[in-house]
Amino acid sequence: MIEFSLRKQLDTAGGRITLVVDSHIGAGSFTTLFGPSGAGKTSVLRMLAGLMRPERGRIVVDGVTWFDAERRIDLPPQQRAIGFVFQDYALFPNLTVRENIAYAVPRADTSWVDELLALTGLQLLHDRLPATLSGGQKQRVALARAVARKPRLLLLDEPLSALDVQMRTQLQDELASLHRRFGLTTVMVSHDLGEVFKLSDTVLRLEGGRLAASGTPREVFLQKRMSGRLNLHAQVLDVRREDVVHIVTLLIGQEAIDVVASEDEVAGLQAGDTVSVAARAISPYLSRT
Ligand SMILES: Nc1ncnc2c1ncn2[C@@H]1O[C@H](COP(=O)(O)OP(=O)(O)OP(=O)(O)O)[C@@H](O)[C@H]1O
Repeated sequence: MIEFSLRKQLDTAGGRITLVVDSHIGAGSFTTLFGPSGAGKTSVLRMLAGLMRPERGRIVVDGVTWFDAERRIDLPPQQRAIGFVFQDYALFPNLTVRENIAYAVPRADTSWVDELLALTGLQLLHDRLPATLSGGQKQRVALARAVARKPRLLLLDEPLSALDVQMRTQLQDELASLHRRFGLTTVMVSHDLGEVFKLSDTVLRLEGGRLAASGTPREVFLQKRMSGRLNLHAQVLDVRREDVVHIVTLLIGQEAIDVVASEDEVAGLQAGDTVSVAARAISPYLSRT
């Protein structure tokens, strides 16, 4: 369990704001920080990592205080048992794939490096330099390096946003499986609602440095009723069967809604498809675009 209370003045394009975020993250959970640009998502991640100092507040991880402004406790990043993956990979350019990963492994444990190479599908690339890798391969190296010390907290700052859709989908699956396999507690910044629904069990939605909402993706993003401002086009986030009906979760603008759909409407429909939505008097129906 990670409990944190963070206060920090941020200088934004629109003036100075105070970031005020109090929350907790369950051990083993996959939490996404979501919100508009400048909301303070990266700042929260950096404060958890010890790369940015809050003016006031506390961070307590499994009963160990990482930061406490009043008691003047501020563990440096290397004592916080974190793995951090950035959008731009941040690999050592002059080290091979194996050396980049081994750098993070205590006492040059070769068999553990081999296992990490295997887990991330990098065995055949082990002696390559980062400059010769694709974006997805580089990010796999960064992920392997970040989990090498079995961190208490894996922090991911938009790790997949530079990748194309196919590579992104593949790495989302690999990320989910690493998270489960190592029982990690993961906090990720993402702008991609499809990714949020796919990966996270908890969302912290930030706006202007404040926690605007928190809960499961459904609790945070689903509307309780149909909006009167429906866009015509929607992205399918999820298709599932509940009892005798099909439920399709749709992203419309910045809001997600559940609609009941017929067998014909969902035939072949999958996450990532786009559909058009029309509202009848009471029940909505879907058609492909
Ligand atoms: N050390 C700092 N001191 C004061 N203000 C800062 C500091 N670092 C960042 N900021 C400002 O805080 C605001 C929030 O930045 P942050 O990177 O946390 O936002 P974000 O929600 O991650 O945005 P984005 O989605 O664009 O990455 C920005 O306006 C930024 O300029």
